[in-house]
Amino acid sequence: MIATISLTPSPRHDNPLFKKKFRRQDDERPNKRLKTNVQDASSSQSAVSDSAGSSKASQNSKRNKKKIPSGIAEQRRDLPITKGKDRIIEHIREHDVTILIGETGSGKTTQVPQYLLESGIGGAIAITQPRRVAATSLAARVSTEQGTPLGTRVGYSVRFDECSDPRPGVTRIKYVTDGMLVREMMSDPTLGKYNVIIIDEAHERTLRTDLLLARLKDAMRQRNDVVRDAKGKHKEGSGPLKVVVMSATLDAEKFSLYFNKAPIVYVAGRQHPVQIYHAKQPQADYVEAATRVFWQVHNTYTKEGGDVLIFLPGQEDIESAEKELRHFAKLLPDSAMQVFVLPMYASLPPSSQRPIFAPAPPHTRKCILATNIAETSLTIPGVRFVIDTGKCKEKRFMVAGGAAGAAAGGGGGVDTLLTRDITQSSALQRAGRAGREGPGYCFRLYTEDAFRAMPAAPEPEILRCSLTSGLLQLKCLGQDLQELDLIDMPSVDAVHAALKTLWLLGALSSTQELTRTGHQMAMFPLEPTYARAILASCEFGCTREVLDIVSVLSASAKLLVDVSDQRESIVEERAKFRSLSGDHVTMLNIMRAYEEVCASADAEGSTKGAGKAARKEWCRKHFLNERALIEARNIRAQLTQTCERLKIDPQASVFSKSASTSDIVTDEAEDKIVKALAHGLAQNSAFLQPDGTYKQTMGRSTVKIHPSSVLCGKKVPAVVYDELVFTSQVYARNVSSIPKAFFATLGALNQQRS
Ligand SMILES: Nc1ncnc2c1ncn2[C@@H]1O[C@H](COP(=O)(O)OP(=O)(O)OP(=O)(O)O)[C@@H](O)[C@H]1O
Repeated sequence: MIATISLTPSPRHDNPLFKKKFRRQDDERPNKRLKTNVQDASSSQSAVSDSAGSSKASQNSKRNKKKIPSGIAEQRRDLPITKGKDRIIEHIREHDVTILIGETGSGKTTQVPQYLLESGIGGAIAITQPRRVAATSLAARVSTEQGTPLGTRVGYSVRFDECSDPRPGVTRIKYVTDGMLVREMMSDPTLGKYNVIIIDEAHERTLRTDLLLARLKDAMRQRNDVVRDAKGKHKEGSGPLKVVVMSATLDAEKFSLYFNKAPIVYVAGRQHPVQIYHAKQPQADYVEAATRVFWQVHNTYTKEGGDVLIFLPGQEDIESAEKELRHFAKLLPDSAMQVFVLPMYASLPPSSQRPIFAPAPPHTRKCILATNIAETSLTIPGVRFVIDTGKCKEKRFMVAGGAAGAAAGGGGGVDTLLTRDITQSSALQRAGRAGREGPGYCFRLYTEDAFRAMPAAPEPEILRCSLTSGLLQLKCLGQDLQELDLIDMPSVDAVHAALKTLWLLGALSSTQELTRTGHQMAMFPLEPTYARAILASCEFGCTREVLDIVSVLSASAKLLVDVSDQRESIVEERAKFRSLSGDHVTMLNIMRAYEEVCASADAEGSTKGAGKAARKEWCRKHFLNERALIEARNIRAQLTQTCERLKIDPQASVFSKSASTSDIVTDEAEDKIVKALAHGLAQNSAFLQPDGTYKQTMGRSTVKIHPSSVLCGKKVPAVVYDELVFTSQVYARNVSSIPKAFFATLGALNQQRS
C-alpha cells in the first residue's frame, strides 16, 4: 500500500563519542580515572541491597511503605551500572565533584541517587532534569523502586507542580527541573538542605544548568572549605556539598577541567543492543518519510510487537503525522495488530501524556509522536523502535530585524523556535530510547554520512538564548553574570541586551542595581515580562484580572481549539467573549465565564459528575480546551500565593465585589488591564504603518497580526503582543491595542517606580 524507504544497518551501533572517550581515558591517564567496565551486564550477579530495608529508609513511617512490584529488584540488579555501584559510591565519597559517563539506559538516573541514599552519603539528594516530564516520570519510577508512595521519600518539583513532603528529612530524593533549583537558590544560596546535587543530562547545556554549575562552584567553596581538616579531607559528619555531573554524551574532559580536573568515572556496557539503520538517500519530506517507515516497521515486525517512538521537530509536524497515521490506522482490518497514535509535546497537559506511559491495549501497538522532550532520560515502557527524523526545534534569540543569535543583541529581540538538524549527541540519545527493556531498533531518516557530518553537541543555550530571566535571578543572589565562572561566557552584546530589557522593565536602576520592583519580579515563577505586568496591575487596581490573563498565557495547553471545517461556528460561539481591545481581555472574558459555569454547577448542588459534565459541555460548545482552563486556575492559585507573600492584594479588581463573573469588561476597565499588561510587554510593541503592517517600536522588524487574533484586519494604531511566530512571515500572537501616547510616559514611569 505504501512505497518503502531503503535503510541500511549501521555496522557500528554503539555510542562513538563514548567509545572514543573510553579508549582515551584507558590510554592516557589510567591512575586518575576509575573504570567500571561491564561488557556483559546480563552475567552480573551482584545484587543490589533492597533499599526499602536500609536503615535510612526505615526512618519513614510504615504507612509510607508500598509493596515493591515483583521483578523490580531483578531489573535493578541486571543494570550495567550495578557492577560499578561500590566504586561509584567510593568515588563520590572521596571527591567533591564526580563526572559520571555511562551509556543510555545503563542506570545512572534511577540508580545513582538510590546508591547515595543507601550508602548514607546522600541525606537529601536533588537530581536536575532539563524537562518536567522527565522529572515527574523518573520520580514515579524511583518511588516504585523504593516501595514508597510518590511525594514521600522520593518526590519531584517542577514549575507549578510540587510533589514532595515539606517536613525536613522526609523527601530524600527529589527530581527537579534545573530552573526550579536555580529558583530554590534564591532563598537558599548554598542549597544547604541538600548533601548531593546531581546534574543529569549535562550535555544539553541549558542556560539554567550552566548557571547552576557556576553557582554550585561558589556554594561548594562556601560550604566545603570550612569543613576540611588539615590534610584536605572532609571532617566526618560535617556535611559537605557534593556534585555529580552525569550524561551519556558529554564532553567529559571539558567538564572535568572546569571542575579543577574532577575525576571522570566511565560505566561501560549497555543492557540491551540497539540496531541502527540509516536511510540510503536523504529524505526531502521528513514527516512523510517517518510515516512510511512506521508502516514498514509495523508490517515487518508484526509478531514481535513493541511500540514505536517517532521524533519530529514540533507540534505542527506531529499533528500532520498524527492525521496521516490515524487515517491509515482506521483502515487496518480487525484481524491485524491495531495502531494507537499518541502525540507528545511540551504544551500537552500531563493528563494527556499519561497514556504514553501506560501499556498499549492488547493486540495494539503504540505509536508515539514526540518532540525532543522524549529525547533524554525517559524510559517509555514498551518502546522498542525509534524513528528519528534528524530534526528538532531550537530556541534562538532573534534580534529586531530578524538576525539570529544572541551576539547581535541590543534589545527588542525575542526567543524563537527554529527547525534545524540535530547533533550527534541528540541522535545517540534518541537511539537510546529503544533498547531499554529489551533489544531495540533505531531507524534514522538521514544517511550515515549526514550523521558523521553533524556537530558533536548542541551549542550551549547561554550562547544563543535570551539571558533576561537568568540575569534577573542572579541579580537577586547579589551576583552579576560577568562575575560568574561559567563554562562558556555569553557575548557582551547578549548581556547588554538582557540588562537593557531589565532596565526598561524597571527591574534594574540606571547603575544596574536591582530595584525593589526587580526583586519582586524575581519572586514570580514567570518570565520577567509577565511578572512586571502583575506588579503594574497593583497601580491600576486590576491584579485579579491580570493574574487571570497571565495564568492562561502560562498554561502549557492551548486555550482555543481550532477545527478548520467549523470556523463559522467557532466565530459565532465565541463572539460574546470577544473584546475590541484584543486577545488578552478576550482571554479574561473566557476565564471569567468559565468561573461562572463552575460556580453555578457548584451552587446548584449538582453532583460532582454532573458538574464536571456541564463544564465539559460548555467548553466543547465554545471550542475551548478545558484542560487549559483547569491548568490556568491552578497556576493562578500559585501566583496568588506569591502575591500574598509580597503583600500584594491578589483580589484587587476593576469589578465591584457584587459583580458577576460573566459581566463583560467595560472600556475603562479594559484600558486599565491593557495598560498594566503593557508595562510588561512594552518591548513587544509595534505601530501601524500605512501599508497595514506593523513596525516594531524597539526593533527593525515589520510584523503582521496573527490570523487567530481578534485584532487581525482591525488596523489599530499601536499594539503590544506576547510573542512573535516566524513562518513565511513574522506574526505577532496574542495582541492587544494600546494608545500610542502610552509609550511616551512608560520609560519615565518605570524609573520613577523603581
Ligand atoms: N519507567 C520505567 N519503566 C520501566 N523500566 C524503567 C523505567 N525507568 C527506568 N527503567 C529501566 O531502568 C533502566 C535505567 O534507566 P535510567 O534512566 O536510570 O538510565 P540512564 O543511564 O540514566 O539512561 P539515560 O542516559 O538514557 O538517561 C532503563 O533502561 C529501563 O530498563
